[in-house]
Amino acid sequence: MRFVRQLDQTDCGPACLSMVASHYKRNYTLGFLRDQSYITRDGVSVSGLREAAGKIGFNVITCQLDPASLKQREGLFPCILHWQQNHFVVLTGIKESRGSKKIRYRVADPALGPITINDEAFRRSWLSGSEEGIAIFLHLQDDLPVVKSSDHKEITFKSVLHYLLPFKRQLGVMMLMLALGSIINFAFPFLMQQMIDKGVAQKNLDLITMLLLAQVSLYTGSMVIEIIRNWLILHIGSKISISIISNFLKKLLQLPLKFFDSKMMGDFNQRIKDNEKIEVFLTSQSPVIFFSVITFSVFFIVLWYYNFTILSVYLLLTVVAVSWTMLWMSKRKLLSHQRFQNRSHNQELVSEILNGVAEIKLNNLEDYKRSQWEKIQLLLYNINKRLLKFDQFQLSGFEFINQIKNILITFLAAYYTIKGEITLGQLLSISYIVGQMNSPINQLVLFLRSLQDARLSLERLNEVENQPVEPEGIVTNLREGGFSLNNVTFRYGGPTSANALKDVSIRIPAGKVTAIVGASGSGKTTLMKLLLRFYEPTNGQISLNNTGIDKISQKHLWANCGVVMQDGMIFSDSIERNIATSDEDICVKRLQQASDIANISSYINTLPLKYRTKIGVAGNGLSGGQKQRILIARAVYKDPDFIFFDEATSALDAENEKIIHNNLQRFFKDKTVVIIAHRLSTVKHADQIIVLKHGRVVEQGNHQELAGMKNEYYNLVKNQLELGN
Ligand SMILES: Nc1ncnc2c1ncn2[C@@H]1O[C@H](COP(=O)(O)OP(=O)(O)OP(=O)(O)O)[C@@H](O)[C@H]1O
Repeated sequence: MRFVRQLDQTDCGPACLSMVASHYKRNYTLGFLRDQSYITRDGVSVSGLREAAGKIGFNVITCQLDPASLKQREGLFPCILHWQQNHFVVLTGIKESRGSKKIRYRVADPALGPITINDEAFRRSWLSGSEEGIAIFLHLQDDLPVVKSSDHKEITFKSVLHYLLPFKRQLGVMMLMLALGSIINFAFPFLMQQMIDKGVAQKNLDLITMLLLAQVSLYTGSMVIEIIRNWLILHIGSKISISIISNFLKKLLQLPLKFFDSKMMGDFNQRIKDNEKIEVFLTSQSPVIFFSVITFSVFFIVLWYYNFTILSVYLLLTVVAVSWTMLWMSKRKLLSHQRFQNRSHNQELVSEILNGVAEIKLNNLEDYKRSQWEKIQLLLYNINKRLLKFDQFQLSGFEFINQIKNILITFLAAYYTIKGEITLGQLLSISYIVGQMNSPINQLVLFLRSLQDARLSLERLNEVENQPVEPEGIVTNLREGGFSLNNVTFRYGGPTSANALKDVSIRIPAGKVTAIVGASGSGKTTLMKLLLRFYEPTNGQISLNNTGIDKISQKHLWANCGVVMQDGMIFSDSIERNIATSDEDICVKRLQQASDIANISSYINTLPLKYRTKIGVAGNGLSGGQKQRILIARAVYKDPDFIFFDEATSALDAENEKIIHNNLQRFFKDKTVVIIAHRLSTVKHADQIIVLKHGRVVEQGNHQELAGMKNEYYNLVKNQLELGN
């Protein structure tokens, strides 16, 4: 079975499935399995995992078992276990020692790696306090055709190397600097040998002075080279880092909104930070290793020329030292991965605490949230401790072997000098050469570590890079025709999850106002999001002006829509920039008109900087109603063909609402408008009202017709829409 690491906090289910599939010689990418298992921000549910496994050809049996019964089913391993009630792992085997009868479980934890744990730890995690735990057994159905994993393009280092292309000139200079540095290095041993053998032996003080002066100028030269090189690294590194992150953000913003439903923001933040490792690898480690190899090879030949035995001892011990370092690489990899996961979790929690300060204080959650944060810090501390331990073992062991090597070589060189096989000058140059040859080996170890870090970062980047972007779609006339929905059903999760909308067949006429009403959770927002192409319907079709909405360019559609969502976002920018988001050059007349319609201009004019006033992230410094009015002004400024308002005036007082409502009536003329509202005043004048109940359309008509029916709408109006008596 191939071990598959989870890339994000929510990935454990698909990673387990991928591991079990690999046991049956079927390879599926995490991304593919993620799509099949209806992942959400909470990860994958047991039923989502079952569905995904079923789709790729496995018979799935989910059981609740006690540890003894689990052991009896050993023939069906590897199986997936529900772990600590919020995670999945793969159980690959159970071992019972003959003497002590102690049981040990072999578990592949996608977050930690393959581990072996004792009975107590296993029960604690699997049973989580109850008698039985959940186990998912998978059995491959031979007769089913192999389901192909979708195309998965690997980002290789080659494809990342193109980031270096724009810096050809600077890189050339850097290489030249490194080459000069290497040449200077080669000169030292020969200078030293000449100084001892010719200068000291022949008591030639002039020669010694000359050689030492030559050394001083060479040292100065190498110092200058180092300074220039560091500046170049900083320059190229920062530019590359900007391009990598900018490309990452560009790709991220092209992805469908659905992708973000299953992602934690911390994972993205951490990815952006992680990009640094690729930059370090490209700018610092790669060019250096290139010259290290050259330096090493040249000194290798020189040492061979001096003494072959010394070279052989040197090589043997170097191989031992490098092998020692490699031994720790895989352990380091797992820990770096765990650190990534915990750091993203940490980021997520910190931003939750900072964004939800008021809510946390009001609900006395301070201690709970702080202790949650402390727990993550403890985990991070433990991981860092283990990483440091491994690093110390890795590097100290390497250093130790190196020192032994130096001592042994000094001894051998002294021995050959005493025997008269080499001169004193040669002895000194050999010591110098060995010292110099250590540096490329150190560079190699650093290079390998940097390569490993960069590889992990690439793997995570690759995950985003491999996501299919929204297809281009066609650009067509959207104004006429209106929307028509044909038997539309929609579920947020897999087939076993509840329908948010069921068999909805309606028309939303162009140039008219359609209001959607219904109790909370009846599917109003979902319906609006489907019209806006946030999601694809699970079944049925939605068309706009007789063209399937999935064929229309999303960019084109959104450019024609003015949308105010319940959780509309105010950016940390000036008021004018928050209203005129769609224009680079703001049209002052339209800005004022939009603010007038949204009845916010008088407030803006009381501010010292008026439209230039800066407002905080999420609209700090504005009241709920003011935020809503700015959002309305934003939609109006855009002057689109389609308007979608989801509770756009819910935070406004009756008077303000009335004014805005009247202003909007003129603005709505000839536009296709969809409004979700709980207030009768907003809904009453709509050309068409659609009543939703449990995701189904139960009534449809205008206010008079529906009120006259004295059914759902009537009751809703009486109880919810403030009709009163
Ligand atoms: N992102 C989501 N993932 C899973 N389920 C969701 C998601 N968003 C909404 N739902 C579910 O879909 C159903 C319909 O939700 P929707 O937000 O459309 O209701 P609504 O009528 O707009 O409610 P409200 O008036 O309270 O805003 C609800 O049962 C809700 O729990």
